[in-house]
Amino acid sequence: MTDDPGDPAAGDDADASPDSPDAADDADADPDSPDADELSLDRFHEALEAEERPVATASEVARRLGTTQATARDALAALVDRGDVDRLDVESDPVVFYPTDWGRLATRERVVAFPDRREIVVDRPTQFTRARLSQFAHLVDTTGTDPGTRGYLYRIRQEDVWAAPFDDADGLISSLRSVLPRRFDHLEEWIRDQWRRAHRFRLYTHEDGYVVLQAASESLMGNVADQHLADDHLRAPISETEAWVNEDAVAGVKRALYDAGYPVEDERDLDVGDPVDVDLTTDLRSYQETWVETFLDARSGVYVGPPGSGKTVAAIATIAAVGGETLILVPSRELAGQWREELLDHSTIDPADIGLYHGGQKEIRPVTIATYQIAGMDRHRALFDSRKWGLICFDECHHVTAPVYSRTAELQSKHRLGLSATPVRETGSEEEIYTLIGRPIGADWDELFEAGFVQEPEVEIRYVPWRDELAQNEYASADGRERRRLAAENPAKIEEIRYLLAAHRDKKALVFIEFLDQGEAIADALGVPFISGETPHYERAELFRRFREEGDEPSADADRDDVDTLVVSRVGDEGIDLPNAELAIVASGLGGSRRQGSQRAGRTMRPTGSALVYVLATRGSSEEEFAQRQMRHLARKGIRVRETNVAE
Ligand SMILES: Nc1ncnc2c1ncn2[C@@H]1O[C@H](COP(=O)(O)OP(=O)(O)OP(=O)(O)O)[C@@H](O)[C@H]1O
Repeated sequence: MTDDPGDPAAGDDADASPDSPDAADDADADPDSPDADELSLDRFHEALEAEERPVATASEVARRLGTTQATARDALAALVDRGDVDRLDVESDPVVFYPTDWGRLATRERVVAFPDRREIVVDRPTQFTRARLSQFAHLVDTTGTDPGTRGYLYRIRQEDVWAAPFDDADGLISSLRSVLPRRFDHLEEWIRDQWRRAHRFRLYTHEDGYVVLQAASESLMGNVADQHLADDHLRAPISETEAWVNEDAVAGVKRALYDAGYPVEDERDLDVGDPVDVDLTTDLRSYQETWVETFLDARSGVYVGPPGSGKTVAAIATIAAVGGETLILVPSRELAGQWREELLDHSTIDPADIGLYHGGQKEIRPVTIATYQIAGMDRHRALFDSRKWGLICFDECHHVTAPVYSRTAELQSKHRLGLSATPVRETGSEEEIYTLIGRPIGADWDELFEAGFVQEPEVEIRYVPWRDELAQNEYASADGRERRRLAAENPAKIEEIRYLLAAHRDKKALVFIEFLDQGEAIADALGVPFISGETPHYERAELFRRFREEGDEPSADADRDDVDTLVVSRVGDEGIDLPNAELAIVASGLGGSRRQGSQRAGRTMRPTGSALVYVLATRGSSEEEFAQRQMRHLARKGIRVRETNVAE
């Protein structure tokens, strides 16, 4: 539809319609329908769908049903009475309503589509639905912690369609229809349009050896390519739809057309260099096999999986399968050494075939492991030019820096593989990764945790009630910073900390607080040291030393001077290195940034030991929301978050 090359921004327009008013078109709300007194649950669902929100106010429902607000309110009240709908009073906002069974434990899957936003919300999705959705949409968020009741929010972006693993748009559309409750014509049209865009340009190798850019039509070549490519990208036209690409401009061409909304299919013939004889000696897990197969089909891609999920082993399998010369790029010299060990552990590679290329050692071998730093330097250009790489592997690929990007982008390599533990879309360099390496290939993180392939760090939010009405009233009548302080210092938290420490008697624990008074109160109540900005440096260092000291039973021996629990204020928060902390209790500080939230949690989540993080949030205060937001962020990183209500 918007294939019109005269309007290269057409795709962007299509993309810029999240708030378009035609949302109402998707509502089947019929203004001539009987009274809204008879509002059925189904009609309420339709109103929600039309609103594109999971909850709605009475006036929104009224608008959708074409009645007055009072009538809608009464009708909603009737649904509430029947138990079909729940209401939620949000402080200072109008009351919102949502279907009761959304909050209830049930086994039924429910898929709700918000076509204009191109979002799909699925409650309790089946594995089938999740597998289907992951082909053409990406997971934005999950709510709840129990996989059986969890809600999933998916969004379909341009690049999801561009990278969807189907032979044609029909395949993609039929997969979409298999999960959605009904057809959405607009959405399907948009998907078809995106699909077409991704199949308009291709690069191939001419029989005389040079690279050709081919457009699907003369006008595409004339308008899109001419407008978006730089003068030095193309050498000469070959025909109305084809042009000879400058040898060192291939990456530039791909990038420019991607930016213009026309990703290029790369069908060049590329060499794999000399054969490398490597066999894998470890049996792959089935998800690793899928990764490798998917990669080999596409010849490019990024394995995305949580730390320890076996990306390196899958990469070694890929090296063996490609069987050509391989360049592995890593962020540090230590990692280069580790890679060498892993190659030797998991394959039959001859140690003489592995070369390390970094500040200390400069060997180029059939399998060469180099640091990104060296790879970005001009004077090491020989590293790249001396071989015909069959495979380039970018470990921790979100570390790829601009100079490396431009250097390696020019490199001819038949296969490009990235490895990342950070979902690619969170790296901020998604486009680079996509154009330089390829699309994400990943397993369902939940499944990896559930199957026990990956050790699961645990974060638990504990909602702590107010100790009494007095405290609660004080909070209600305060405002601003004072309010936040009262929620932070909720005295009931002290008992909760005492309980948690007792429950994990044998663990080294850190308690993080934001306000000094609270730190002192907790330290006093528990009889443990408190480290704040006022603690002299030597004293601080000494306490940290004693905390690091290990004993088999830390609290059993009164003669030893090791410390098992420390209360730490924000100063102690960044840059302290206490690798033996096994338990972290975040007692306050929830107003902080998202970064801080992950840092606190991250501190105890070392590869060794199973650290637990508890976040205490005062129930019914703004801490509740903060905790949820921060934890959602962690959850998206594959960290399992649990929520518990502390009994009053
Ligand atoms: N198929 C397999 N069979 C047995 N062990 C495996 C397999 N795959 C991976 N492992 C083991 O699991 C551990 C983690 O694997 P690997 O180093 O490949 O993970 P990773 O995802 O690269 O981790 P990180 O992100 O921390 O680098 C290693 O000890 C590895 O030997």
